[in-house]
Amino acid sequence: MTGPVLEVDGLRKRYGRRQAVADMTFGIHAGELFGFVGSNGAGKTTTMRIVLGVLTPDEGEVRWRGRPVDFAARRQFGYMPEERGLYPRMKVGEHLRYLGELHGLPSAAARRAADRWVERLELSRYATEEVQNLSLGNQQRVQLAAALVHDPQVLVLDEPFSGLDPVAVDVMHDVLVERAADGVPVMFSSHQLSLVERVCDRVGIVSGGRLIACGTIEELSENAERRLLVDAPEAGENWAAGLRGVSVVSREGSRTRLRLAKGADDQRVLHAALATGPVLAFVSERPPLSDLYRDLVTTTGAHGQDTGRTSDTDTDTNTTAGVATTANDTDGDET
Ligand SMILES: Nc1ncnc2c1ncn2[C@@H]1O[C@H](COP(=O)(O)OP(=O)(O)OP(=O)(O)O)[C@@H](O)[C@H]1O
Repeated sequence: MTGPVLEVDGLRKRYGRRQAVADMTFGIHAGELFGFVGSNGAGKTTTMRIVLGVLTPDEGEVRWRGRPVDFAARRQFGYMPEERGLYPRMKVGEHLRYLGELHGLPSAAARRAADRWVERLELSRYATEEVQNLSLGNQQRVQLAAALVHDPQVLVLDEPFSGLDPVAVDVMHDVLVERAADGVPVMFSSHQLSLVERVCDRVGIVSGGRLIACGTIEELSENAERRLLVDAPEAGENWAAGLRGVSVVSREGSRTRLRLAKGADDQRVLHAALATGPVLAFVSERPPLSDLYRDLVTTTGAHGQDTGRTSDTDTDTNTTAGVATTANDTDGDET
């Protein structure tokens, strides 16, 4: 693979005494879907606003195809802001045409593009409605259309999936996959980790204003605790108790899910299972992103990583600790 087309290099941004972004560095390749995840206040939105030029960094730069991003390059970017930014009283179709023209499309091309995205995002019946009369989820579809109407070369989307119904999630997913297939680098933030895991080529995990891990799910799993699924129908409740470095994650009927600490011997587990009778399955499983995330964020916190913020933000430590709590509350799927 050639190098990244969009590079975020050493960004730092401070709001007063608070270091919102502290040395943020990563790159996104052409045609790549890049998931940007992290707890509330980790620095995702601030980073994305800097990429879009809405905010100026205190240090660092953003490069597009090897050059610092300037106004002309940014006109080629598509952005879906977290706070959403539509004019509530404008009609959907008109709004999209207006945005297309604002990005430099001639009037007829803006009209064609607006019509195309209205249809593609299943908004036809709302085309002549004022934006404010649409449900929030449909306004979000319009917001995505607004990010796409000028056929951008880069897409940066702040929580595009939040609040969408399952059908709208599928539409959003398909559109992002399509754009990536056309070579567009797509970066989006989300707290829905199972979705990120399903959709993204690579994931960047942000904590305390820094990228603490970045890679494919396989790469992020490399240093994680291993998981085993063992199906041993004659094994008793405590068959795995006492195996060094092994803990039981769950047990459903004859199937036991185990977590193996680094260095734990899976062959010992197999022997222990066989000692109980037949073993119908013995499968190594990759941990879900929610577990990888929780391990990485809590480990980083446990090692006393500088959160990149100043001393008035004691609550930030709680934010990190709160990640696991929040994740547990939501089936471990959300940050
Ligand atoms: N305009 C602002 N003024 C002061 N502090 C701010 C401002 N915007 C963001 N911050 C602070 O900067 C830090 C990073 O915020 P940011 O919005 O980038 O986080 P985030 O990762 O996008 O969070 P979330 O997942 O909740 O959207 C937070 O501590 C936040 O309180």
